[in-house]
Amino acid sequence: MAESVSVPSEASDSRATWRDYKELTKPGVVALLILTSVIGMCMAVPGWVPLDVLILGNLGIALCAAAAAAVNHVVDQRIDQRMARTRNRPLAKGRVSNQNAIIFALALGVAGMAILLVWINALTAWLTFASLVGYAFIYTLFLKRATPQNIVIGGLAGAAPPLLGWTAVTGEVHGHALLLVLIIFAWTPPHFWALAIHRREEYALVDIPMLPVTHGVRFTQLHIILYTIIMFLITLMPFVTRLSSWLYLAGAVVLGLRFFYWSIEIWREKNPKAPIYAFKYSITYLMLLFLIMLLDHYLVPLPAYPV
Ligand code: HEM
Ligand SMILES: CC(C)=CCC/C(C)=C/CC/C(C)=C/COP(=O)(O)OP(=O)(O)O
Repeated sequence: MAESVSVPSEASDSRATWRDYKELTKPGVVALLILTSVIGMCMAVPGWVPLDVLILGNLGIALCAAAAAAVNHVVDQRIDQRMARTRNRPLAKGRVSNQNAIIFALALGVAGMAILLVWINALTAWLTFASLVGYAFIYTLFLKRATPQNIVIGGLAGAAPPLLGWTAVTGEVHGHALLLVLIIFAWTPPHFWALAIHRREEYALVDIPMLPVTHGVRFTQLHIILYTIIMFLITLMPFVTRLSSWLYLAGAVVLGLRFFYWSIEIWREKNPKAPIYAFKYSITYLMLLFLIMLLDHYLVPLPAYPV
């Protein structure tokens, strides 16, 4: 049976610190999201990104992503209370009240949207809004509780930032921007399912239908391998479509093979820590993949078309 934790419904914020509000924004996740939107901006143009778009665009996207994360804390507080990984969160522990968390999320969201609408462009603002709604409401409120495909579909919101960065600079959706989205979209299942295997008992306890709970660990391990292969192939596409050059290709292959190694390690079940190591590697992987893409963009000329 789940251990019951009593949380004051009208908790006061007297014990809340700025760290609690920072935690509501999921700063680690937002930092990586913003790295991908910054790089999305850089990839959209041959030279430097105008400084105002770089700063205001990313600020607007970051504020909206942080707002979505804060809503996720409000919606999930009951399940967060019962999982060891999340039980010390500010709302789960009652350090921040519902009302203050909602006001905080609204303030972040309105500020983010205003910045994007006033200083960037309407396309970027509404695509960012769709991502906010996609994560905070469609994923958190509905998909997460409804289907083991929750994170595959919900992953689209988290995959959007390179497109948001791209449209912030150009005002247009481009196939290359969608390719960057596709990379993160394919990366999300192995990223999360590795952690879900590690934490499967907790998800089972709170009745959240994550894949290892509904279909078992073996099935999830297999799907991690399959998605890693799909992801690997998609990461070759920037080279094939002449968005990136050989430096990116070399990086994508080396980093991707390492990801594949970890997915096989999870499958082999020889190392009980393989799922959590793979989860940690997934974060390093995405960061390095995008950084190498950036380096390649500015340092290496594209090869001439073969004749
Ligand atoms: C539906 C999609 C996603 C799901 C379900 C998911 C799930 C998670 C979970 C549960 C954690 C917390 C691990 C812990 O507490 O130890 C986490 C951490 C993390 N995720 Fe994801 N994630 C998703 C998408 C993304 C995306 C799109 C990014 C960035 C591009 C991302 C970047 C990160 C980072 C950087 C961390 C570590 C945060 C930290 O330690 O502060 N995730 N993810
Ligand atoms: C505007 C914009 C770009 C929005 C992006 C949305 C965003 C912050 C996506 C992050 C995805 C994420 C951390 C999912 C985990 O949620 P979870 O509830 O499964 O994990 P938890 O149990 O750790 O809360």
